[in-house]
Amino acid sequence: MHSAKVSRLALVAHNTFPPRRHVSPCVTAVGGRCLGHDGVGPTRYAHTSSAPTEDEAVVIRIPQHMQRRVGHAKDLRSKKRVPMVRAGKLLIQSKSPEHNQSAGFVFGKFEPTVLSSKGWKHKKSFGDYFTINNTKSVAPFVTEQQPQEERVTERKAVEFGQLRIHEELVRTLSQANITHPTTVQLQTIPKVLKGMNVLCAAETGSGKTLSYLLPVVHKLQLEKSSEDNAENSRTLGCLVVVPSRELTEQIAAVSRLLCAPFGMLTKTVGGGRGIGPIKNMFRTGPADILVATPGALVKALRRRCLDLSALRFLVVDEADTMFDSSFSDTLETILLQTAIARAPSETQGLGSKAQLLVVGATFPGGVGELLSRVTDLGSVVTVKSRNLHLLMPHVKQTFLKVRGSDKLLELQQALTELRHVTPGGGDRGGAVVFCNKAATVNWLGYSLDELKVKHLRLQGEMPSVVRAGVFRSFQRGEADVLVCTDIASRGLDTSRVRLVVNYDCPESPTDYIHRAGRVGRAGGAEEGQVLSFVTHRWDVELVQSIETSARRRSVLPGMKSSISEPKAQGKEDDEEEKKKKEDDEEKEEEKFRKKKRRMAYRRED
Ligand SMILES: Nc1ncnc2c1ncn2[C@@H]1O[C@H](COP(=O)(O)OP(=O)(O)OP(=O)(O)O)[C@@H](O)[C@H]1O
Repeated sequence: MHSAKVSRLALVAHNTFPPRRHVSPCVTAVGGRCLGHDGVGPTRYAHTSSAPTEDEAVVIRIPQHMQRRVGHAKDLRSKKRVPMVRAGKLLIQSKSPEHNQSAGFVFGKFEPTVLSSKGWKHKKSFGDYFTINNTKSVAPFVTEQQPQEERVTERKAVEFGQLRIHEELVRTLSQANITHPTTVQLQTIPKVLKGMNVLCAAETGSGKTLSYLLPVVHKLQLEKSSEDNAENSRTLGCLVVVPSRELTEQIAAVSRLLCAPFGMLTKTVGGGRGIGPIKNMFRTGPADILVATPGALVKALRRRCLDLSALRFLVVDEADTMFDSSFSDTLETILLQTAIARAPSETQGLGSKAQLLVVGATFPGGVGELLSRVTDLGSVVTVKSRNLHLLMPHVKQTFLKVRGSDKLLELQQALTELRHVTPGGGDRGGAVVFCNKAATVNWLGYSLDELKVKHLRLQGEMPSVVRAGVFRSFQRGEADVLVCTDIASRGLDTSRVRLVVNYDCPESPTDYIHRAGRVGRAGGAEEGQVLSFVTHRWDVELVQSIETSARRRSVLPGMKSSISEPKAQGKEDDEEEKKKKEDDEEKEEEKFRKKKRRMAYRRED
């Protein structure tokens, strides 16, 4: 069979190209495709029985294994990729259907990831889009109301009453319709009650505030009611440090609710209004719980308005912002004025020290280094949620490649659609529109005014008098749209929000996680969604990493949720220092390169 085939081939070749006296031995045609040159490949096996005469056909024999190899390569090329769509729900829905991916499809470890956003750096990709569909209807950190098919365990959900916290606290929570702890609360509350230093890393909106406030209030009221302390005047028991004034008000509101049954006092102190109001606040005496921004707190400490020596709890919330370079020096000043316990036993009895609780959805590098100066890192237990740094499976996330000039129109359409989803009465739900700069917030605000879209604006460059109360007005529903910068992306509870729009693409996966986390929160509006506009070529890398994480169900790149060990002493210290310096230099270089690339793109645009 094989010889016949080869002979036929040779005959065809013979008929098509009549034999010449000097047939070049180095080129052999099979099916019109060149196979080899210079004696390598098929020509090495070429066999001519004798020097061809004019009447003889040139017979070239090709070994079977070589034919099989050629056939296999052809097959591979022509074979279509394994279909990514199977029966059931789609995880990725793309403008090009061949990029769709089913929720049940899994990529092999070494298989390249197919991306809808692959060609998004090209001008022709404007108008392209893809959606990461929600595969769960309820947030995974909510322990009750999980549909039967999405349940991880068949065990009955634990109630707050089973966590050994004061029954008044359980009652207060149930009045607010909060009966079952979320997964992070289940893990964190017992550890704080035991007196441990805790680093709590859990998804946005998973109820981290209650996970530290509940055990703190429980323990403070126990101490207050004990006979030893009955005669004592009020002392500051817990200090919560957060990055923004809006957040101080929000956390203080929850704290006041929990403290009310025990007659405990919560106060806030924020910056932006000079030293006068800060002094006035402390003149009226200490609080049991103080929620403060770091800048205002350091001012108060310098003027000896408060004393941290008797502190029982120090909470650092929104750790990624608090430990980054903009706040880390101020935070260090605060930490160094506090005596932090190095073991649970040090939190009890006379001369007891403060428990340290560090809370966040993401952690920057350097947390361990700073903490190692005030406590033994070995004493810090880490609570990490299962879905940390994964894209939220209960929130639909759409990416749209759109020209800068079309973004306003797209935004208007998205806001109109949101209004139509819940026609008639009830809370329509809100939308948060994120911009990267304060100037864009202002410009977009004026444009929305022209389009008669009622909205509120929040950005860091606003005068504090104007800024005060903006977020509360939005929470109360005075407007359905909040146009803001990233200052609203950290910690603010936006339970009524149904839509997050990234008008400007976020600059890092961390920013994306925090912005997207304004929807799909515990006890919040159902069916939240995120819409991101992708305009610039430098945005595409982030989009591709998000798409890869979604398709592979892997964590987003560059996210940290643990603290590194304290630095070694002596020589090792020097070596580590050197390595760190090198790493830092490398990072700086990379940053510089990125900036250059971005500038280049800008010029090209
Ligand atoms: N166990 C619970 N059951 C129902 N709702 C809850 C529960 N715990 C907290 N919540 C609600 O969930 C919302 C989000 O809580 P919280 O602001 O503490 O989240 P977070 O994890 O701190 O979010 P972020 O990372 O954005 O700071 C709040 O409205 C809160 O009232």
